[in-house]
Amino acid sequence: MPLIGILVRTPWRDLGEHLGSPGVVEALKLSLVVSLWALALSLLLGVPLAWLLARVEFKGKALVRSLVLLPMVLPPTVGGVALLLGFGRRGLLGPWLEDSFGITLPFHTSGAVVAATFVAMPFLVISLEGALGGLRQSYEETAASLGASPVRVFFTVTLPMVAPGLVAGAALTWARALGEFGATITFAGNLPGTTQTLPLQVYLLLQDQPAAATSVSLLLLAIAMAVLIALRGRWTGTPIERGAVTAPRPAAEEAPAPAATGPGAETYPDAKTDTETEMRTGTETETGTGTGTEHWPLHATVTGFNRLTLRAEPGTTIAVVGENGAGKTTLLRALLGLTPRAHAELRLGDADVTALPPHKRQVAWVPQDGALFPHLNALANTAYGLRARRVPRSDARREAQAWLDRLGVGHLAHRKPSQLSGGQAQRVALARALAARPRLLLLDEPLAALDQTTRARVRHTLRTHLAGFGGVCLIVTHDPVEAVSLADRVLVLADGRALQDAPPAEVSRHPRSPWVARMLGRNAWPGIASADGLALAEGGRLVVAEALPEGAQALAIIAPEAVSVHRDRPGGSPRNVWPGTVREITAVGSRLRVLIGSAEAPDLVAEITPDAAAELGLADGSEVWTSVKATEVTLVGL
Ligand SMILES: Nc1ncnc2c1ncn2[C@@H]1O[C@H](COP(=O)(O)OP(=O)(O)OP(=O)(O)O)[C@@H](O)[C@H]1O
Repeated sequence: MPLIGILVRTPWRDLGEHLGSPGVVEALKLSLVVSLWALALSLLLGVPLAWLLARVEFKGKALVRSLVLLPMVLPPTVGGVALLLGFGRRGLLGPWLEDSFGITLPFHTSGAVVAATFVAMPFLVISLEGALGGLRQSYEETAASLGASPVRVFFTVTLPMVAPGLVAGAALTWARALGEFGATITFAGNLPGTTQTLPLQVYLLLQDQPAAATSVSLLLLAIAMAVLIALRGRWTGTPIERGAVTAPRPAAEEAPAPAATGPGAETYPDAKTDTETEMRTGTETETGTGTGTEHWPLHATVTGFNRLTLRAEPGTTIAVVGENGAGKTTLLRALLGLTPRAHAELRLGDADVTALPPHKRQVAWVPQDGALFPHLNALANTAYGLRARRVPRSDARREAQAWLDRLGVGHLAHRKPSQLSGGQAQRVALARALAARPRLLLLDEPLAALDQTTRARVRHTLRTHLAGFGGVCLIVTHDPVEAVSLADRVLVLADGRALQDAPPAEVSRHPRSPWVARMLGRNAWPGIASADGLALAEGGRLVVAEALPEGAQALAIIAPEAVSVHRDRPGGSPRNVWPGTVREITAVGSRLRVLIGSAEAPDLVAEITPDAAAELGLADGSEVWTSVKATEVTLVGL
């Protein structure tokens, strides 16, 4: 109704005359000057304040936030009184400001700016704090791992990503400053040409020229509406998806890999073109290029939550496995220098990087979600690390394109991350990490988001490209196939310590914990060694061919293929025979895994062919007998 009231009562015929009168023009100019200064001041003070509130933990934060937001709920006239008591002639700081700097705020334009800033700045702080708080830190941490300094990270990652929140906050702040009345009139007075802004003029006009007041009100209303419409709800944190409808859909998932990922690419890095070779030698400041001629052995001693020592030759791929909470991510973050929870004495090649900040370590990190920068296309993402190391733009783009080609996603160079499939995004993230010329590569569950088929394909690509990497690569994984097929070594973590660090075949044959054995699909029964076998911790006995010294803690490992399933009690040689009940049957590839529960032994997994299962007539609840030959049991001392 008030809106309609203004529209209906606006003297449209006299509108031009009213808005063009010298007093209104002067007030409009003053309003623009005051509101723009207030915006500038708000940006200067509000951006660091929002950063502080969003990113820094300190005592009394809630109180500081309340104080910053107080002007939003305070009656502006009370704000004006408070400003007078603070900065007025007889206020706390006023005399000092006047004596020391000759600054007088009340009844000056600067006073109107201060009043507008006081009331409007909270809009900027609240909007930017929300945007910063919603920004996942993995983007900034990844940027640092690609070699970007904190200042560069701020301008190339943080700022573009919070830009919608910042713009929205700035626009609201400006609009609020433009409309400020109460604090201004109380603190700065109503002096034409000095502090009489448009809202103050509306108030004045209302007393003797109500029609002109309506015209000026309409102008302010139009400005406010224009700002709100232009923002379209951006300050709520749910910006309109631009281009979401028009964006081309990703091509049918993994496009066939171009020739570069074929056998020729396996000769990487020697397969580079002459131009690239020249370019690389041209970037003199670089030390770590990972070009095959340079090798970066790893030597790390980690203390804190993780307590272990890692040594590895260049080109080694280590799978890091362990239960949830075992310290895998903490280990990676310690190597990156990103966590106070663990400290890594880190030596890469001849360089001790322990004391260096994350962006100078040349340790590249691919977090679980890839953390591709959403505002940059695949090519610019891949070139990011090179640009951070001051490689000229055109050279960086050329090299980035070559990396994308090598990983089979060269044709997607101009897509934004939101237009890539999960598998494509993973490859781009890997290309970006490798392009940054790291000396140590850390991959956090690189294939977790992929479906089985894509996973197999990307795993193959990954293996191909890691083969030419001159540093050490650590891959955190929960997938046993990934651990066994990608890695030269498997590092098993438990409680932050290395429980086992051995080649996959060794870990698979002699797992040092029931968890690892089960992860690798083995039956693992802990117990105490006896004369001819093992007294099982869960009750029962197991006969083995090669016993351990009596009394030793041990783990019995039985491969599922070694478990025979029978309908009737088997006769003959097997020494380990138990009755049981089928609890669950699942398909694994072309075979079936049968989980059998028994009163006389721990749960046992058998792997049999579907034909055998049909012959035995197996179903959930079937009563069966299981047997394991003594020679099929491996005992691992713990
Ligand atoms: N910021 C933190 N502050 C305090 N404790 C933490 C923090 N981050 C992780 N932890 C704890 O440290 C331990 C190791 O965590 P970490 O994230 O390294 O495990 P993880 O092996 O990567 O686990 P997951 O497989 O679940 O990812 C856990 O007990 C976890 O609760």
